[in-house]
Amino acid sequence: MATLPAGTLMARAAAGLARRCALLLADRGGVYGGRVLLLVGSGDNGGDALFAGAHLARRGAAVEALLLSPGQAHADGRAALRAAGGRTVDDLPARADLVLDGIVGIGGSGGLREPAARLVQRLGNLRGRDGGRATVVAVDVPSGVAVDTGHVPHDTAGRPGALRADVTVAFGALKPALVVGDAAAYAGQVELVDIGLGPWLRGTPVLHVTEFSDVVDDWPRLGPRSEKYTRGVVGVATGSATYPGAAVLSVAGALAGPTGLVRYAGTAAAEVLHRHPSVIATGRVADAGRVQAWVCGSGLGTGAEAAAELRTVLAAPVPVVLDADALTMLVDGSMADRLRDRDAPIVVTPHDREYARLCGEEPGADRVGAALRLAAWMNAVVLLKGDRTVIGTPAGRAYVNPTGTPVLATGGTGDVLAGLLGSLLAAGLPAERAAALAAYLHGLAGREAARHGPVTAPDVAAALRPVLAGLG
Ligand SMILES: NC(=O)C1=CN([C@@H]2O[C@H](COP(=O)(O)OP(=O)(O)OC[C@H]3O[C@@H](n4cnc5c(N)ncnc54)[C@H](O)[C@@H]3O)[C@@H](O)[C@H]2O)[C@@H](O)CC1
Repeated sequence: MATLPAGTLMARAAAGLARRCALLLADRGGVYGGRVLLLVGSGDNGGDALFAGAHLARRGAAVEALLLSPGQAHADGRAALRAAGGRTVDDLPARADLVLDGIVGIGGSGGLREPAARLVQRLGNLRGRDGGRATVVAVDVPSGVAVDTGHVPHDTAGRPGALRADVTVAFGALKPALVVGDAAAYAGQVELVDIGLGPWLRGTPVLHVTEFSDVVDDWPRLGPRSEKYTRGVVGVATGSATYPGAAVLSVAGALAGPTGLVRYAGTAAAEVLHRHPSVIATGRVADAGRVQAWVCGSGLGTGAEAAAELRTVLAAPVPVVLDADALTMLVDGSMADRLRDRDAPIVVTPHDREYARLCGEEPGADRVGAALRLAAWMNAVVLLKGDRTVIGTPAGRAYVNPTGTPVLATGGTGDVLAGLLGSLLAAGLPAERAAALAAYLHGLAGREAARHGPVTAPDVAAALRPVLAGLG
């Protein structure tokens, strides 16, 4: 950064922000004559808003700045706005098409304070030229959210201490709050402006957001020499006479994956074969034959027979996915020796209640931290399910999945995910990549299924095929 003149990054950020704001104004009657309100705090985030406001004022917008700490607002930014014809105001104006939130950015802590908190609650009343609600654009991050965790603080009356934006224009890199935790919903549509940080972004980011190109790059492809055993064989030890559906669904997920063969071991073999005749089924894990990865848990039960099956799975020198009942059976520590002695990777896929049972506490507001803590403790890859599923590794890497959708919050979709994940492991993907890909594709399948109406778990399994066809 030492080679850049002072203010260069802010100038780039403000120019990118102004470009995006101009497009939003164009949708609402044009930049010229548009009314823009800047909410300006005491730091550089407010400076970005002031310089962007100056750009818009030069293009004919009526720009007003409400300075929350007038003595501390960015001096050069104020001067630029004044020179461009903008002015300051003491309270919310009667009208605004666009509001820029420059109250606090990455330097903020502890939620919005007064007077900003009260002001933000009144933004919903602001109307634009077209009579519609003013569009709220957050500068870099929505003010008030915990930038590193995505936590949204609330005041003592239970009101959120953060601003809710329609669009967030982020500079240089996505911050965790834009993709994970409750804050992700406060960010609205997130857009990234490249301000040329590339050469200075050293080291590994704390959080990877899985992208479509990652999935395209990592998905195992068929070649002329592919045959069913070289593509990998996945074993599925799920379901029971009581819960045959769990077996059918996890096998459906596994069949959609890249492996050449699915073996099923359990007491729902008849139902599995009836629904999926290509599967090789047997009653017990010990009789299943060779596999390159196991999926174990959902619908298995937690009795002595289920525990014996889980022990057999854990004794196999291959990667395993542990889900649902398998996680419950880990809680009392009786499998600790089997877990400790394993060299091959383990992926656990808890939802919040399973996480709490395993850890003794809820994941809490910092879901990335929660996934990483459990991963380190169990020496396993942790796929913590949620609206934004988070994956943590024992080595301290974290991934967040951006494709989640509430339609997946229905019984059995986790079984489909576990099956797909097992297939990716059996095909040879490293555990964290397999988890990231499975979560991403599972989310896309949920969205695809929702296009055709209310979603059930079999719909998600079926929708994996068109989604995978889209990988090319
Ligand atoms: N760091 C960089 O390389 C760049 C930073 N830029 C901008 O600079 C921002 C960071 O600027 P700053 O470090 O000055 O920090 P901020 O502007 O985010 O906030 C710091 C100020 O806000 C006050 N504050 C903290 N928490 C508050 C709260 N809860 N309520 C009210 N006031 C609070 C602090 O006392 C301090 O005066 C980024 O978010 C981005 O918008 C951009 O200009 C581009 C380049």
